[in-house]
Amino acid sequence: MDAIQKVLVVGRGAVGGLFGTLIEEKIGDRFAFLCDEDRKARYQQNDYVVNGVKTTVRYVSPADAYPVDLVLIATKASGFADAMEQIKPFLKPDTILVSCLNGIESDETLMRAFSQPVIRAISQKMDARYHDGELTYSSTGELVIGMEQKSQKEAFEALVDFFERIRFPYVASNDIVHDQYSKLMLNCGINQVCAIHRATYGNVMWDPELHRLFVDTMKETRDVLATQGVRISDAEIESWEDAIARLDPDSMPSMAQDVLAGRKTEVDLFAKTIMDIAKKAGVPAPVNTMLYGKIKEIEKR
Ligand SMILES: NC(=O)C1=CN([C@@H]2O[C@H](COP(=O)(O)OP(=O)(O)OC[C@H]3O[C@@H](n4cnc5c(N)ncnc54)[C@H](OP(=O)(O)O)[C@@H]3O)[C@@H](O)[C@H]2O)C=CC1
Ligand SMILES: CC(C)(CO)C(=O)C(=O)O
Repeated sequence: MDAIQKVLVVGRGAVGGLFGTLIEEKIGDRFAFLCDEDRKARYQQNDYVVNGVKTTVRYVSPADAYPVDLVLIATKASGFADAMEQIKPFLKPDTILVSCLNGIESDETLMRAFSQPVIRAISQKMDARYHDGELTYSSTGELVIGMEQKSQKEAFEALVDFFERIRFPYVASNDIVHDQYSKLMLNCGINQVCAIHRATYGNVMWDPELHRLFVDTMKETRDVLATQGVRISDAEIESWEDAIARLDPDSMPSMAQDVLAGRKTEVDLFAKTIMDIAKKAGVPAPVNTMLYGKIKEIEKR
């Protein structure tokens, strides 16, 4: 496998914009955001501002196809199917595919749909907000990547080599599948609680009731995941609490941003996944069920 040179990111929102512009700073025109023609025209006509600085980046659509070495998909769940179509003309047999989406489904969806190497990943610990062409963040967070099977070794090493070369904020996980479940537990807690209360990270850390609901949701999620053999420790729950306490207290998770913008949320990736696992295992999941109901109500308004 050749060293990674050409990179695409699909989705120029909070996560894609953050990771994409970090990569662009280091590799310039070998980087581009991939999007459909409508978005390309819209993005090219309007300013893109990252942390207050007007930023120029390259946009490509499927009509501009050329072979690339790495694709990061960073749309919401609702844009994922379109993103999978859009990347097809850019793929060669060893193009590495990475999903930055939350939840545990998108990597498997990619693995089923493509013969190219898929490296599991988690986007975490950032406090990015994206609205109307403007991206702000105080913490870049990191992309956690992991090798699930030995057959992924070459692709994983190529990715590590690239991230080292460009000093990208990444972490190599020893158990990426476990870590994805642990992140799912965090998202069930922080994203859903902030979404129903339109709350910031600061609100959840300082309001005892919201904080209790955040922790209770994580604990219930942990108990449901235990039925699948996933063992999440109290220390992991505490370290997620610490991670949230370190974010900008005025920022909020992606799902709360969706609620404020009147967009469909990713609740199916979070509470619905846990409710389905609980149902199959014959265990209760009242907190996730309550949160699911409230978020679906909000989506109807
Ligand atoms: N926000 C965060 O801090 C974190 C988010 N995540 C996860 O990362 C994923 C992305 O979230 P986030 O960045 O917040 O989402 P955003 O809504 O901020 O960004 C998604 C972007 O995808 C773009 N998009 C949608 N469909 C397409 C398409 N077909 N082609 C090109 N672009 C497309 C949208 O464009 P447009 O705006 O033009 O419609 C939008 O800007 C989610 O799964 C989320 O749960 C994970 C960790 C942290
Ligand atoms: C961890 C957190 C809450 C922010 O980095 C996230 O995953 C999200 O906003 O979806």
